[in-house]
Amino acid sequence: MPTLVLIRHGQSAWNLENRFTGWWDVNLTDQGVEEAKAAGRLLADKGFDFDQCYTSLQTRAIKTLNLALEEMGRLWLPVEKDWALNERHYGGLTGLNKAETAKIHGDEQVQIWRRAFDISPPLGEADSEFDLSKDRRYAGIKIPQTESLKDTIARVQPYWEKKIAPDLKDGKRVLVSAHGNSLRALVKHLSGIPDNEIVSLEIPTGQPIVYELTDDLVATDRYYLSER
Ligand SMILES: O=C(O)[C@@H](CO)OP(=O)(O)O
Repeated sequence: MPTLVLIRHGQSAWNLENRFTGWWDVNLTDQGVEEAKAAGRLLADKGFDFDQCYTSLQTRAIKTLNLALEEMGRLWLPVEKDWALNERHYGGLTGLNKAETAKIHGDEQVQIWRRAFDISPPLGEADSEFDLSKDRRYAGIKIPQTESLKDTIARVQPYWEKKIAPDLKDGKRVLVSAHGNSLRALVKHLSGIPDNEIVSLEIPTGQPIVYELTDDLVATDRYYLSER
């Protein structure tokens, strides 16, 4: 049976400050570091092991992966980093406080921006302090200006088909460390969650999610490792 585990990064500085983060690169908090280490210990205690890891180009997911792997004695495992697993881009909301934004635009509008399937957040200003066009890690990549979950799926799913699914079919055990919305995109695809139901799916930080898959990668179960 193929082994696939997904983990959202541990608590980040902007999770703590309640700010829209998206592609902005923020670090883990002390709590986030502990969450990542605990995830690694839980995986090891439950007998999980991996052959290939995937993560985004963002520090919070990379560090979560490394901390978990260190706890497992598996820092040497191969890791592929790709922007396709980055958080969804929050456009002009990047950096804003979520509660303050709700005071201005209303809770309903903020919830639409955060969770609607195909509505993108507003575009940012051209001279925004959160512009990433000069960030070397994205050289040669057409950086999105804003992304809905649908847009995020449009980059996560091809990456799944091209990279992760073939590894699983080859018998490799795979660990993916990514973000709330890039993982919502993957879970939507793997679990066949309809557009109107994905709105209510939340993924907590630092909690390994185990997928049970048939050899054809059809999901038969999905659960939080801490609950079994
Ligand atoms: O700010 C973000 O990038 C994400 C994840 O922290 O937030 P949200 O839960 O609003 O999608």
